[in-house]
Amino acid sequence: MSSAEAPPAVELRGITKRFPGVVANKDIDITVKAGTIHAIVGENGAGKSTLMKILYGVQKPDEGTIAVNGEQVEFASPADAIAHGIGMVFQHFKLADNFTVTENVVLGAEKLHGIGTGARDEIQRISTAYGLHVNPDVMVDRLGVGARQRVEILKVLYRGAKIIILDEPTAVLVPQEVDELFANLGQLKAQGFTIIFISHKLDEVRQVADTITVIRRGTTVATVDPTSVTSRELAELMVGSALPTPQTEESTVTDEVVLSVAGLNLPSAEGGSPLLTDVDLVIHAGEVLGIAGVEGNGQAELVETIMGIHVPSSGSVTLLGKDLAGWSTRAIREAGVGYIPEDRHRHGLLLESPLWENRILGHQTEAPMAKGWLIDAGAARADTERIVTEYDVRTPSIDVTAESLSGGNQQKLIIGREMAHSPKVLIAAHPTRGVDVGAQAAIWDHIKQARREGLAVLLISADLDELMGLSDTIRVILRGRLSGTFDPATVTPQDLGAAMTGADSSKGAA
Ligand SMILES: Nc1ncnc2c1ncn2[C@@H]1O[C@H](COP(=O)(O)OP(=O)(O)OP(=O)(O)O)[C@@H](O)[C@H]1O
Repeated sequence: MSSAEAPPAVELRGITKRFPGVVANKDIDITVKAGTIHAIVGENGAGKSTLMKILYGVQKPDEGTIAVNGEQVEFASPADAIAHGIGMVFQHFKLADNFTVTENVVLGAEKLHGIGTGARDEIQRISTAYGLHVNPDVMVDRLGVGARQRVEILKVLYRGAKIIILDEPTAVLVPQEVDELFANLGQLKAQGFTIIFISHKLDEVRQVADTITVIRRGTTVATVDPTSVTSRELAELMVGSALPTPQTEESTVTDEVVLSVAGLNLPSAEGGSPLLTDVDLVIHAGEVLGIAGVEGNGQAELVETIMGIHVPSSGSVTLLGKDLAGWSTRAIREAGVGYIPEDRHRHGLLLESPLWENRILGHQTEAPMAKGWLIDAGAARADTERIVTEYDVRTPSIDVTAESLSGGNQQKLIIGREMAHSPKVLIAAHPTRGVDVGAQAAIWDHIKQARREGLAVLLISADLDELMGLSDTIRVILRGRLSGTFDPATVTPQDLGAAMTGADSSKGAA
């Protein structure tokens, strides 16, 4: 049977989903042809994740129909979706570190091939058939990010998925890993699988997708052929208007040292390899120091040590000449350090509290919220309204819980809050992860503006475009050690990628 005659793998018709105060999906129509790669793009809060959760049975639509391979379906849970051959790879991996690849894949699907050699053989077969090279016997904590993602893909294939949904699969990958993932997706497609993926990286989407659907404010506004649009046109379709042209920047780096870290060592609590080894860095007023690295190489520990969350075994952190040893995180913040944490769910937000209470979080003793010993709720509310407008946080009101915002809008709220206190140093871990291109440009503008006014920024990011576009200096972190400096004007993504993976450890920095 030729694919032209096959029914669509997925047909969504008139999908509408409402949350209190928000229509997340409004009369969405999408047809995904079998054996194709179909990308879904749209601004933060456009409704992409909601739509995918509906297709995967996590949420129920208020209206509309879903057909899979021509058959009308209703999913009460992901188990129903899986039974119809749909699998989903989430952005935050759900693997158990202290289990092997086989154990992770089999967990919850023991009925299929048991838990012994039968299961292992099947994993090996799938792994070989689709070029998803991972050793079934290795412990997951030994695997890098790209390999962990392959395990997640193996998991859905093992459960018989023919339609695979991936939520922002490249957000955490270095360029080489992105190429590998795309090769894997190409191989799956060639063997008849259907891939649906969400992404904010428009160049990548155009490279890999057969069809792109653009969602704006909950509705499908266009379905396009990637060869017929530029990334800029796609972005304009997403936002519904023309984008500004970025300006080139003059250097604003001064001689004034704002933050310096010297000889920092942080041992591992479990007695394994040290988490940080002999880390030295200096950031001047008006300088953005970018740190590139694959997740899990010590960047989180570096940031958390600077913020007083971990106590180093040796070395110092100095802010404007003051040694921060023994300072609490609150005192460090109050001394002028803004902090955009990596894990916004754990450290950045109180998910069950309304937005205006989240505005106070970490700043309860500072203006405009503090009124003597009391909290000035009115001032906090007014400032939250200002952030919502200035940072374009899409929300029905400041009284909804932080949990109900889309991921990108949560991030915008945190950045607005941290910038509100005119910090001297901003520690920004992945500030635009999961943020759409329009909001990303706005966040970059806010950071650049503050840098012109003398802000020193420590920027941790896995997004090389962001690092190269914003940083005055780039360093790479690998297994807890910092490389020398790279000049963002001359370094290539391939050089950085190689330094990040240790593929070319001999090639030093300038
Ligand atoms: N459980 C929920 N309760 C209330 N509102 C929600 C809930 N889930 C999503 N929303 C709202 O629905 C809208 C669409 O959110 P969704 O997460 O689907 O957007 P998205 O396109 O995936 O965004 P992003 O790119 O930021 O991840 C947003 O306004 C969001 O605040």
